[in-house]
Order: sequence, then C-alpha cells, then structure tokens
Amino acid sequence: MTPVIRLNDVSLGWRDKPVLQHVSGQFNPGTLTAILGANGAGKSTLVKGIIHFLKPTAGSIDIDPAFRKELTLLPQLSDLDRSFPITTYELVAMGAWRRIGPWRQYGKAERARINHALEQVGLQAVADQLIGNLSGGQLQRALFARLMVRDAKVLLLDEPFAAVDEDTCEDLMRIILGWHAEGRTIIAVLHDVDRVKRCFPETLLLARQVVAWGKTAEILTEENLHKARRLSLGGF
Ligand SMILES: Nc1ncnc2c1ncn2[C@@H]1O[C@H](COP(=O)(O)OP(=O)(O)OP(=O)(O)O)[C@@H](O)[C@H]1O
Repeated sequence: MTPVIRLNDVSLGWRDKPVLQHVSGQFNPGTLTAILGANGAGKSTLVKGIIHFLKPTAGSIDIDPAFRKELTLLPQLSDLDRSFPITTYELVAMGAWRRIGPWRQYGKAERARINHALEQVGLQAVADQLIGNLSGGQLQRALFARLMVRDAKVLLLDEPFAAVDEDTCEDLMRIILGWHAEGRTIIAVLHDVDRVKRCFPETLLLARQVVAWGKTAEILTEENLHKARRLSLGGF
C-alpha cells in the first residue's frame, strides 16, 4: 500500500534546537492515528514538519502526490487570533475557499454545505456572532465545521480536545470517527491515554524520538508509556 505520508529518518528542530531525531514510519490511507507523548515530546513539531511549515534538518518527509492538496490542519486553539473580526458563519465558510476562492460569492450548494456543517456541530444559533464571543468549545466546534466544509481526505488535528468541555470532546470524537468511517486519513495529537486506547486504532508514541508506532492495543503497554515518560521527563 502506498502511504499517504512517509517519514524517512526525519530530524526536526527549531533554529539550532534539535527536537525530534530519526523518525521513520508511515501513515497509510484510511488510518486513524494518535500522536501521543508528554509535553515537549515533539508532537506539534512533527505536525509542522508534515505540513511543510518546518523543514527537516535531516531525512525527508514524502507526501503521496495524490494527497498533497488534501492535507488540512486543525491548528491548536491557542494559535488562533480570536480578535479577528469575523463571524462563526464566515469562519466556517472559509472551508470552501479552496473550491471557490476567498472573494467569490457562495452559491446555493456551498451555502447549504456551510449551514449543514453548522447544524452538525450545533452552532446555528451563534452563526452571526463574532468568533471572539465564542467559548473554547464553541470555537473548536466551528473549526470542525470548517473542516467539514473543506472536505479534505487527510486531516491533521493538533490537540483537538485541548481547552474543550467534556460534552464537546464527545461530540468531536464522534465526528472524527465518522470521518474515519468515510475512509479519510486522520492524525491527531493527543494527551489522553485512555481516549487513545478507546478510540484510536493506531498510535505513534513520541518522546523526541519514536518510542513505538503501530496498533494501539499492541504498543500502548505500561513499559512503552513508562519509557516515553522517562525519555521526556514528564507526564502526559
Ligand atoms: N515555534 C517554536 N519556536 C521555538 N521552539 C519551539 C517552537 N515550537 C516548539 N518549540 C520547542 O520544541 C520543543 C517541542 O515542542 P512541541 O510543541 O513540538 O511539543 P509537544 O509534544 O507538542 O508538546 P505539548 O504537548 O506541550 O504541546 C519544545 O521544547 C518547544 O519549546
């Protein structure tokens, strides 16, 4: 099977600070993978390497050309400028830009798609509110709705459950599982070992290097988790 993303002995870092060393492995089409590790393990750094925001200091990251335009990132909520003066509807509508461009009118089909996505995440009532007025959970729902409108085949979710209430976590997890059932390839950065065990068939356990990568049931052993914590000198 041709992988969607292949990591070939990749090292990544920030300026002269090495973060990840010798990461090799692949994400296959249709897989749902959690990237798990302690604070500072290099999870977000790896995501930034995959989206080509960061260039590897060694090794290479190959994206299957068939999926290159399909790679979409859900950024960390903390990376977003919430003072940006747009409404929930406008934020969600940005998901259609790749199809229609930022300046063209949204046709009937796109408007229906945007409204359907707002409905799916339960945000119709706040569609006209500025995003600065949304709670953390509502904003994350809006970003998920934007991903629905975007309709990409490969999704990179950086901490989708951070700063989000438990009800929202459950709703968002259902959406992720729905995307997985549709055959999309999903990679999510997570901290919660129990959620990974319950919901993610594959796991990449990181601690500035690969501790283990494979079927969650096989690799999330106490021994591997202990090793990941010891190498990172921290908890999840
Ligand atoms: N933009 C940046 N500039 C400089 N250093 C950075 C930057 N982003 C991350 N780092 C550093 O890279 C290291 C790994 O950070 P990274 O965010 O990848 O870890 P993480 O596993 O995602 O951690 P967390 O769970 O805390 O988000 C940390 O030491 C961090 O300080």
